[in-house]
Parts: sequence; structure tokens; C-alpha cells
Amino acid sequence: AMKEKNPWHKSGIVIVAVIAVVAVVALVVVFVVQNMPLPQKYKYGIVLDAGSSHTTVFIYEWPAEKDNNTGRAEQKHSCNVKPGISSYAGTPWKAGQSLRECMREAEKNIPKQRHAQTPLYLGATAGMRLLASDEVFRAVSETLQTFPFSYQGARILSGQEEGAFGWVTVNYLDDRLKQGALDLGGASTQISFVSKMFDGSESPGNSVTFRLYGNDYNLYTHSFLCYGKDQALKMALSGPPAIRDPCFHPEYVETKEYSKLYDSPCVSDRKPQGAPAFFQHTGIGNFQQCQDVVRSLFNFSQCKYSQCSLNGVYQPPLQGVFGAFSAYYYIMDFFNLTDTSIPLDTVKERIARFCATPWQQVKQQNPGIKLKYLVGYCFAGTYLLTLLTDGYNFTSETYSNIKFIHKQIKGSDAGWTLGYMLNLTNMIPAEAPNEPPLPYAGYVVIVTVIIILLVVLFLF
Ligand SMILES: Nc1ncnc2c1ncn2[C@@H]1O[C@H](COP(=O)(O)OP(=O)(O)O)[C@@H](O)[C@H]1O
Ligand SMILES: [Ca+2]
Repeated sequence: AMKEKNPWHKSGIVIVAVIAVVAVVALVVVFVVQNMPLPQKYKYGIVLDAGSSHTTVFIYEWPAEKDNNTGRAEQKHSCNVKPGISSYAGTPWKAGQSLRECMREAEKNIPKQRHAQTPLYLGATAGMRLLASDEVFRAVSETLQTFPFSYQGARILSGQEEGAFGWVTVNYLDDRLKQGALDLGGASTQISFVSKMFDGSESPGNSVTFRLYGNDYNLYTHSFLCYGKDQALKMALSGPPAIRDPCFHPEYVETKEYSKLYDSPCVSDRKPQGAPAFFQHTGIGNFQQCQDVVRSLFNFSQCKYSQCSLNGVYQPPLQGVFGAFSAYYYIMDFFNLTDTSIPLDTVKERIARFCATPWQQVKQQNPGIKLKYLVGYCFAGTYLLTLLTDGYNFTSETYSNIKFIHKQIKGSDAGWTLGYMLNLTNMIPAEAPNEPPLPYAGYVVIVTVIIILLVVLFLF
């Protein structure tokens, strides 16, 4: 008789073989996944600075593999478009369109596999504070949503935020001493600094608290709406009829439209009754008189605090060094006066001499400079000096505490955008991205169990 086969024996071998194969596959999979090379080294963030005169798209990058507590986000790329979105009040859809080209550049500058997880923010400043158009925001949001990034919304920054985030940016990566921040825009200007004499109690509206690198800072900050250099110029022009304007060069004559001058809320209530459609704008180039015009834009008559800067706004005593950026830098760079070891009197003399130079000569001497900026440097230089001294109370002695800066350490532009992104992405303190998929202990346990299983099966 034939020996009967034991059916249990055969299926036992099959089961053991299957388990062995599954175990080997599992071991290989766990090993490969755990030790896979990390393919992407950087993470990215995009911030759009929608200023009154331009929109700039900033791309920041930072290493993905380690924590960000040490602060290493850097500007990778920037792209600028003019004019600002607030110029499209009548045609909001064009505001959206104007951003397309720079956004396409952003797509090219960020690796594809990172697009979906890259946060995209738009912050608008004083131009949109003055315009406050929902239509422009809707158009801009619609355009931004068509790009493959993680759109986080568009909003108007408060003056406090604009000042405070500028301060965070200039102090990021630079823990030597805490420097103040001076930002001169087209439609508003900000001053932010820490002062021993300031605890926020006298004027709570000027107080912002920040935690940076493990320290708490109580920051004084104020934003003056309408006191950016372009709106300040409108206010200066709309004063007593400026037939002969000391803030423009001799020989400068231009016919201008009244309606364009009064198109902003900063000056609309100054419009004289029955003003003609056009006026002759004629320069005489006199620094002293121009300074008087600028002073007339500042109100020093009332201050209900222990001390004020201008317009009855509280300001504690200035303290420490200040980084001055945006138009502060552009203006002083034009005058070759970014070096603040040059005495303040010399600075005044040079700007006074420039103002007194006839317009034709100014044009000849500066062929490479865009005319729309060139005509404005006499007013801008005078305004900058008057704001710093009569406004904020810098003196000949403290003037050298100001550093006119354009780039941060490591090439990031000075401005509010970097600080804004660091705050919104919680980068101080930071996450710890790109950990291996399993915690190390789990990895060891799984591999050990599988090996023991294999050994047991082998013996069996
Ligand atoms: N090369 C330059 N020379 C002089 N001024 C400049 C130059 N480039 C930009 N600006 C000025 O810098 C200012 C930037 O302000 P902006 O950020 O647009 O406005 P805001 O911050 O008030 O919203 C504007 O007044 C603009 O004219
Ligand atoms: Ca600005």
C-alpha cells in the first residue's frame, strides 16, 4: 500500500515559505525606505510686497533637513513690477494681470515638487490703506490662486505690523546689538526701536512685543500714514499755491493737472475752491525754504505725552543704532551719502547745492538716472533730513547712529517681508522637517522582530 502523504506537512512548508518571502520583502522595504536619500534640500516661502509704488515678489529658502532655530532663511530671488496694485482702482483685473510675469518667474525658481507646500502671502501697505479697494484685492487673489503654490491670502498690513516686521528683518541673523528700523515708503513711513525708557504704558498703541531668539522685546513702533515721500510731496505741493517751488530746481517748469495732485485722501480736503484744471509748476531750488515747506507739514503744537515726534505722536528717546532702508537708502545712495560718518552739516550743504543746481545741468550730470526719480531728489533729500532731525529728533551727534542699508547680511533685502514670513511660518521657533519616516526606536524594533522571525523559520 502506498504510504499516505501528510497533507498538513505540505501546506506547512508552503505557509513557512510564504511567511519567509513576506518577511524578506518587509525587511527590504523597511531598510530602503528608512535609508532613502532625502531628495529635497530646501523649503520655500513667497511674500508679495504690494507697496504704493511697486509690487515685489520675494522668494525665501531655508534648509529643510534641520531645525530653523538658528535662523537661516535667505532671499533666493526677487522680482519687481511697477506700478503698485493701488494704481489699478479703475481697472482691478489689471492689478491681477500685473503680477503674472513675476509669479511665473517664481514657478521657475522653486523646484516643482515643492510648489504645493510653498506658502504664498501678499501683504499690502500704505497705498492700499489709502485706497481700500475690495475689487483690487479680489482680482489679485484670483490671479494668485491660479498658481500652484499654497495661497495663504492677501491682506493690508497695519502700520504697526509694517514697522515691527521691518524691525524683525533687520535684527534677524544679526544678534550683535538690537538695531532700530527706519522705513521710508511712498505713502507711509515707519520708525521702530527698543528703548530702556519705553515700556508701552504711556502709549499702548505704539507697543509691540516680540520673542526673538529666546528673548522678549518690547518694541516702540509708529507708522505715519501720508508721510511717505510721494504723499508728503503732494501735501507740500497743495499748500499755499506753490508758484515758485523751492523744492524743485531752478529752470524746472512743468504744466501739471490739479486733479492728479488731489487724487489722494492725504490731500483731498486741501483742494481749493474753483481750482483751475492746470497749474504751472516752477522751481527755484532753495534748500532752506524747502525745509520750511516740509516743516509746515509737521504739527509740533500739541503733545499730550512726556515727549512727541510730530503730529502729537508719542516717541521715547532715541536709543542705539538704526538701519534705514527703502527710500532712505535710494535717496542717500543717489547723493553718495550712505556713509554717515560724513557730518550732518556737510550732508545738508551737498543737498542744498544739488537743489540750487539748474534743472538742465542736473539732467546733463545724471544721464543714467530715471527722470521721474531725478526731479524728485531735491525734495526727497530735504524731506529725509527734515523728518530725521525735526521729526524724529536725530542730532548732529546721533546722525552717525543711522546706517543706510539696502541688503541684509546674506543678501536679503531690508524690509518687512522677511519678518512677516518668519512670523507666519513660526520659524522662530522652528519645526524639524524631513525626519526619517520611522522613529529610530521603531525602526530597530521592526528590523529585530523580522530577523528573529526569519531565524526561527529557518531552524523550523
Ligand atoms: N531708485 C529710486 N530712487 C528714489 N526713490 C525710489 C527709487 N526706487 C524706489 N523709490 C521710492 O521708494 C518708495 C517705495 O515705497 P513703497 O514701498 O512703494 O510704498 P509704501 O511702503 O509707502 O507702501 C517710493 O516712494 C518710490 O518712489
Ligand atoms: Ca514699502
